[in-house]
Amino acid sequence: MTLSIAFIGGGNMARSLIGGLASRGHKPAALHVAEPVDSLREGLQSDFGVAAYGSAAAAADGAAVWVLAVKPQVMRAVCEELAPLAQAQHPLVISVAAGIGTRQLDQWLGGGQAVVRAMPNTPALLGAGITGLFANPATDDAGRERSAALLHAVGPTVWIDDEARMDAVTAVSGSGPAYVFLLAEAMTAAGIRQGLAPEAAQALVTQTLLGAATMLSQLDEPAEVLRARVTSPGGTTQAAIETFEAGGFRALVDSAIAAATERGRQLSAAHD
Ligand SMILES: NC(=O)C1=CN([C@@H]2O[C@H](COP(=O)(O)OP(=O)(O)OC[C@H]3O[C@@H](n4cnc5c(N)ncnc54)[C@H](O)[C@@H]3O)[C@@H](O)[C@H]2O)C=CC1
Ligand SMILES: O=C(O)[C@@H]1CCC=N1
Repeated sequence: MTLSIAFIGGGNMARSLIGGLASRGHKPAALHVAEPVDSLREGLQSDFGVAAYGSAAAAADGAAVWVLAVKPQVMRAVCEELAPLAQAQHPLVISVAAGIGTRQLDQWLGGGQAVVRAMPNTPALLGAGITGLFANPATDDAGRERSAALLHAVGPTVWIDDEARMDAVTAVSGSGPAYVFLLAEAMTAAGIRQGLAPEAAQALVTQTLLGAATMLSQLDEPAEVLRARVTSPGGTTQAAIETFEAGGFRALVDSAIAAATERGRQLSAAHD
């Protein structure tokens, strides 16, 4: 029997997960979505054949798994609305919201719930995401396996044992694609400044990032070794790397990820 899954919130992240599940043969009829925006609801229905509802309770009723995919700001209201149903049906609850802990989610849902916190990222849209997962003590092995299998539809998963570390996961891989896009923007602008046509600069940058990421993932060698291989002594790469190092590139990346981790902590505290 296909697992029935209800998505609460039918925005970007839910769409990525639904697309991943549909492409892996999950029956669309077993996927329910609650989404208040008419055009998004219609898009989900026509693109994937899922059952879409305007109300959270209508989508969630009877589903074995609830995926909470609304913005953190509305999560409390959504959970409190669903609490009576959660108490009656005890689904496995998976939240993808940044900065909201399993303790808070469980409390808002009335207590005693199996709650898994998942932090995917936007490459999930293309099946190239990665997700950090944390399960509360009420989640049994079957719930853990179900959660990992669901998120596996959009890329590999990594279990995190200490929930406090989920803020670091968010800072590294949740927000991480934006750092790579920033690098792409900066490299493209720099290439244009050195006289390249914009289309040429963009093509060169895009394929370079893809090629480098492919090397990182397919060759069993650390980034440091791969970097050394590009860097001829006294050559062009060395000139660039020395400029990055002199400008404090590593310390800047460290501060940026520390700031994102701290923002995650503040978001959690704000919802306490
Ligand atoms: N965008 C990203 O890179 C990542 C986002 N996340 C998390 O995923 C969650 C969703 O983010 P996105 O999909 O990017 O946002 P989004 O804004 O695209 O989707 C949220 C959807 O929830 C709907 N919604 C609002 N109130 C609702 C209600 N009462 N019942 C049902 N649906 C309701 C909205 O209409 C919207 O379509 C957030 O909590 C975010 O922290 C997690 C990892 C990465
Ligand atoms: O920026 C954010 O808060 C969300 C969480 C990870 C990616 N986007």
